[in-house]
Amino acid sequence: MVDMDNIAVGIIGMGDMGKMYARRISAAGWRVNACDKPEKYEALTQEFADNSKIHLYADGRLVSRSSDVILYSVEAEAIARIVSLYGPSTKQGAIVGGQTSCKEIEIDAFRKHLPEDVQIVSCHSLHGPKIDPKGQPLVLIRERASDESFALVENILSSFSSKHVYLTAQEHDRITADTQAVTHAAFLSMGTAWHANNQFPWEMNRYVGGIENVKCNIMLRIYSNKWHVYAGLAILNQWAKKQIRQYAESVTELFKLMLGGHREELEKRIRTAGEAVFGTAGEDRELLLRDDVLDRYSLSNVPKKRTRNNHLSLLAMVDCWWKLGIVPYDHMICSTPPFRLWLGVTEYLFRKPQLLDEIIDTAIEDNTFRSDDLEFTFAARAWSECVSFGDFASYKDRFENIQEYFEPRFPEATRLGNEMIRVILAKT
Ligand SMILES: NC(=O)C1=CN([C@@H]2O[C@H](COP(=O)(O)OP(=O)(O)OC[C@H]3O[C@@H](n4cnc5c(N)ncnc54)[C@H](OP(=O)(O)O)[C@@H]3O)[C@@H](O)[C@H]2O)C=CC1
Ligand SMILES: O=C(O)C(=O)Cc1ccc(O)cc1
Repeated sequence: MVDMDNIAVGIIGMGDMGKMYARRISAAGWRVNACDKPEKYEALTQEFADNSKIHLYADGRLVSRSSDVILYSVEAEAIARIVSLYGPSTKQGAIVGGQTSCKEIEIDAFRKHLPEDVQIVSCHSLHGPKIDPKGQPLVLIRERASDESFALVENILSSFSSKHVYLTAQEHDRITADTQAVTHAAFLSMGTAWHANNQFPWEMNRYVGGIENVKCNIMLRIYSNKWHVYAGLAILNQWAKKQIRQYAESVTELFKLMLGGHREELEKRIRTAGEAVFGTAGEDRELLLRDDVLDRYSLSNVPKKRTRNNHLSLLAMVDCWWKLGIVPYDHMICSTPPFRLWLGVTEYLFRKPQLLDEIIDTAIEDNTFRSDDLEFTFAARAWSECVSFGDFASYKDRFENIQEYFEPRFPEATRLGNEMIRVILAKT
């Protein structure tokens, strides 16, 4: 039996995720010792004044010295530097973990900077701070810990009612490259293309209908988050560059086939990719998404008459999975809401033969989306280059520039997106 009164959970980094962790863990009855940078101490003390279970400290050294289980919830890019500052002050025998999306560099930092008597159990909530964690995957990584210590961390994190998934750091990073990194690349590129063409897609007649709703809502959701969340995940994960590069190549090659009017080659490639990803694996499975669900979550006030689209972004996603040998269903236990929605719409498209025929016809015969697709292709390549160069500063500039453009629609998109995710989660 754990004596909850004598266990203190430390949280270093009181940003969006750190606050969510502090609130939920304290609500379950645990004492929380928390800090952010020293200059935020006063404001945080006021913000949490009414919560007697959350105790604010000026810095991570004080939290490390006084806590039994410590979670770093800071920018992935800065994890090594921050652990080097506070890690040596960790209480003897304590358990340390982190919340960054890139586990290999995080665990390396712990191994390098923590005293040997300190145990390591890390975690990763596979959802954003505004989502109800209940039922969402929560990855647990037992790097070095006794059974008792691991059970204590699980007990504390059970405050979220999430679904625990047990992985190594390497397995985690491999899966998140396949799922998150490449999904983000697609949505970042959509936003970049719409911005480049000076479009708010939901205001346009040609972006009406279920699949377009998902594209708009998730694109806005991603741009409403902080840039470093996506930059860290893409740039610091050893596999992500390759996956993102393949996505850009798939976009480019499919677009060239469309432009050149190479119907036979395009069709063969799309159908081969579809067979590899959805063929036997998906045949007897119920579709993740239905028309009524897709159509319900529109940001648009324009008339509901659907324009045929070749859905280059989705075709390229399936092509990319095929080229990389990824079976996306294998990653369902370790997936984020945007990934599940993205898989849902690609599946919807590939398992409706009439729709796929229409898409192939549109890709060859219809020029309506050509200029959008051109910008989308540039954007996919530019994000891939930015990630390949490991260029955090230019990632930030690109991201924040587009974020500013879409900002007015974030509250509504978050509301709709959360509702959409709730309904779809109930099915998956
Ligand atoms: N947001 C999301 O959807 C998810 C994020 N994650 C991961 O969780 C981690 C936290 O993300 P999130 O909360 O969104 O990001 P935030 O930027 O909101 O939070 C990070 C916080 O850590 C603070 N910080 C930086 N340096 C120090 C320091 N030396 N001591 C104490 N605090 C410090 C930051 O301050 P400042 O801003 O001044 O630098 C900021 O307040 C990231 O690694 C992210 O990748 C994981 C799952 C989902
Ligand atoms: O918007 C969402 O729900 C996300 O999927 C956000 C997210 C970003 C980074 C992570 O490491 C995990 C989740």
